[in-house]
Amino acid sequence: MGDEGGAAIRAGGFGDRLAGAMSEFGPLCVGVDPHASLLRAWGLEDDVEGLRRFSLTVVEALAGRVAALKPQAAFFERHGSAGVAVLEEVIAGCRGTGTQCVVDAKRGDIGSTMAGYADAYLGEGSPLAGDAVTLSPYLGLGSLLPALDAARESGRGVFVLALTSNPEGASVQGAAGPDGSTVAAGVVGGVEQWNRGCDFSHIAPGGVVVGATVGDAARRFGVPLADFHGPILAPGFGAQGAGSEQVRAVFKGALDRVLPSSSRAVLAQGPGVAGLRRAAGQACDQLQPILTGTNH
Ligand SMILES: O=c1ccn([C@@H]2O[C@H](COP(=O)(O)O)[C@@H](O)[C@H]2O)c(=O)[nH]1
Repeated sequence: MGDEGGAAIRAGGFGDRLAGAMSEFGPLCVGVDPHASLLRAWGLEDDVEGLRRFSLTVVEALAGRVAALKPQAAFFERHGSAGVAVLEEVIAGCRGTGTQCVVDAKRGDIGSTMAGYADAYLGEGSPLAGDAVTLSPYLGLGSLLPALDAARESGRGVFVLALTSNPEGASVQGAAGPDGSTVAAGVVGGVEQWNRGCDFSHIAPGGVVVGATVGDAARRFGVPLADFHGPILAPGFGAQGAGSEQVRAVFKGALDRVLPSSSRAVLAQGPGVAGLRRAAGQACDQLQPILTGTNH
């Protein structure tokens, strides 16, 4: 993907902030996924007040203690506009704590519409703008350029879906084009090309999503993770079955840029703030020896 027309981002953009947060708090992202079943397990109603209590408890417990929080937009949107207002409170709650807020909205559309999503999730002053947003490249990676450019302008970041943690993903993401390269490899290579136009010190602002559950698919599909300079969001750690050994195997050669993400496995240890902190701390302790230091 070309870099034409974009102003260079200042160092200290999203990737560098994330690198700082990972070094301060450890390499873990905790997902804020207020499933109806979790609200009930916490003794809350499945309504906006329950959603608010749940989400703000997670923020109170973990903001300023983990590298990133990742609110899952779906579970806020299912409560309508009042639920989206709670998502805005979660994003505001992360601000200024050092914890990076990744809004997991998986947006993607034709370029002209992408500009609207970019304003919402990456625009300065937007209540829905965290530090980064997840994007879907199904309409072509080039269609995401308005969001990438907005991220560069505002010092924010993106995570583009490349090789997702669900078993159904591989049938699309492992498909090969006429030159033999796979969709997943093209996404990672395209985001890397965009990163080359950005100014950064440690980690570039353009990230990708590669599930911790994908086994040897990254290698089989020729996904160039070792040459990628952005952050790699790795859902699937915890409830979807991946542990630290899977993280080590999948991301060999890129371990210093991997941000494993766990939602239900941590959230199930609520509603107490202490239980949430303990669960996040234990997950971090498992990952720390693998993800910090040299790439094995
Ligand atoms: O490939 C992907 C991309 C995103 N997700 C999201 O991450 C969390 C996972 O939750 P767990 O409870 O830890 O399984 C959820 O919000 C997904 O939408 C993903 O799982 N895989």
